[in-house]
Amino acid sequence: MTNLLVIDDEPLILESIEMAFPDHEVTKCLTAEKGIDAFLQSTPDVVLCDIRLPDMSGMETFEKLHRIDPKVPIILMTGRGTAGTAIEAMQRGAFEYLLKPLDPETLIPLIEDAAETSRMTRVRAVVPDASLDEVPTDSENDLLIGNCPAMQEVYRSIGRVARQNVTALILGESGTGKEVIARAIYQYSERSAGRFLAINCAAIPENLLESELFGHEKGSFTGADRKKVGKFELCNEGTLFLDEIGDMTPLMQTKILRVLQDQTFERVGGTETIRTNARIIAATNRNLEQAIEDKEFRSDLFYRLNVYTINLPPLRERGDDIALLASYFLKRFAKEIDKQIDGFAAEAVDVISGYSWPGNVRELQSAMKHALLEATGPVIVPAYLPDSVRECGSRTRESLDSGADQSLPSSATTGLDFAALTRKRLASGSNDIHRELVNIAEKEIFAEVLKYTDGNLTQAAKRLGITRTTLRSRLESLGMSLDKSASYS
Ligand SMILES: Nc1ncnc2c1ncn2[C@@H]1O[C@H](COP(=O)(O)OP(=O)(O)OP(=O)(O)O)[C@@H](O)[C@H]1O
Repeated sequence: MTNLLVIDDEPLILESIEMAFPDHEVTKCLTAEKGIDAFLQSTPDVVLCDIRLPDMSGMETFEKLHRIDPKVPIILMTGRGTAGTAIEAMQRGAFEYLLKPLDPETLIPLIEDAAETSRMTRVRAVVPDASLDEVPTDSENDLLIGNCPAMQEVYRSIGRVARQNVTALILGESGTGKEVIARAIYQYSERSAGRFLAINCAAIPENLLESELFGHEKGSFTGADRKKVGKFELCNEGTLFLDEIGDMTPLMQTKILRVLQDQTFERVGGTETIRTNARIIAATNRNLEQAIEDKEFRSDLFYRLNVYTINLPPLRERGDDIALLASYFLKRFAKEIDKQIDGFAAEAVDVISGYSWPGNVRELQSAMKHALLEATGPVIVPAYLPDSVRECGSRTRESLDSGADQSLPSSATTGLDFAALTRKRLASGSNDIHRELVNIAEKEIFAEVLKYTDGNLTQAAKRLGITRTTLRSRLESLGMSLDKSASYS
């Protein structure tokens, strides 16, 4: 649950913000002094602070709070007359400013974004300590689990790249842990006390992405009713995580290339050249070399990004780590909901190890949550696992046991003959078989789930065990309709 600290001398504003966030814990303070006390007593995830307070100026309050813990995002609320002060506060580390009267359509996504930034900055991504026999189920941090050679190489890479001030590129399928690795690089770096901001380049339309990254001047386009400071400017001396970089439009690719080449840019509609030395960590699940061949990604940008690359293996290639991760998540979630669980039956371990985990670690996490909620006894048996895992996992296991060479589920489970499709693509000379076939499978999965949820993306994302943002961006890149009325049959 997000802890929100709101400081404003108008009781009505405090009440209305509390009402807008029924799922958050909201601490309301009428003065700066009370707000600072509350902040010291229990660090909130996000602060919303009025710029005019009776006992202290908003700027002074902001600076005091920022000095206590610079990692807590602080959003300033201001009238038009004091917007200049709020912009100055942003340049000194405030997260954003909002013009009063507050509009819930702006306020709610902004608080969600700030809470997510707060989590990414403050929850530590910890590389495992090889000397420990038992993995601690430490819920304060995100421990990186896995001992397979490819993951050991990932840990070595984090160690090598974190302290060098270079661009890092993280490659891996969806759900393999790219974001958590980006956080580890930041947290083990010399910039760890500074800012870490993230942006999903696939989830935002081009013009919005441009002003999110570079900022804009007031009046530079319809709707630009105030000046905006972009993430490159805010992240000067900090770290900027550009997620899904492979899905950026050609214009954005050109703009990012320029920042990487000479660390300068202009705000949208502005003439002033701004310098930034933000460290870039980029990630994508696309095959960038193929995208270059298809003329969808600039090769010069790829070479700039590819200074230090970390390849995250898909979960199905991590051998015993699958069972290790399953056991870790099971223990961790059982502790969170206070449920007594002893572990897995041997048959369940077989099913888990035999499944291909197309959604990778994220899918495994949600399967373990599912199993835990279904469990009526202390041992996890196959019946508690999600149907998709149980059916595909046990078939693959059976065929492996019978000696058949089968790393993908067969047509019996998917309705498509992937073996035949693979042979066809091999014969055609394709060098992008993995992406082509995964796309086919994904299309079928999404179509089925969306049919089931009547086109509702939020419910579909929930059932798929992925975020709504990821689902939207995957549907877009697969050319599938986002229209609720579309027929998925
Ligand atoms: N090795 C690991 N050990 C423990 N948890 C992990 C590991 N890798 C990933 N996770 C967890 O799995 C979930 C998905 O990881 P993450 O969001 O980093 O994936 P991603 O590759 O960025 O996904 P996407 O491409 O969809 O954005 C997160 O909750 C993350 O903490």
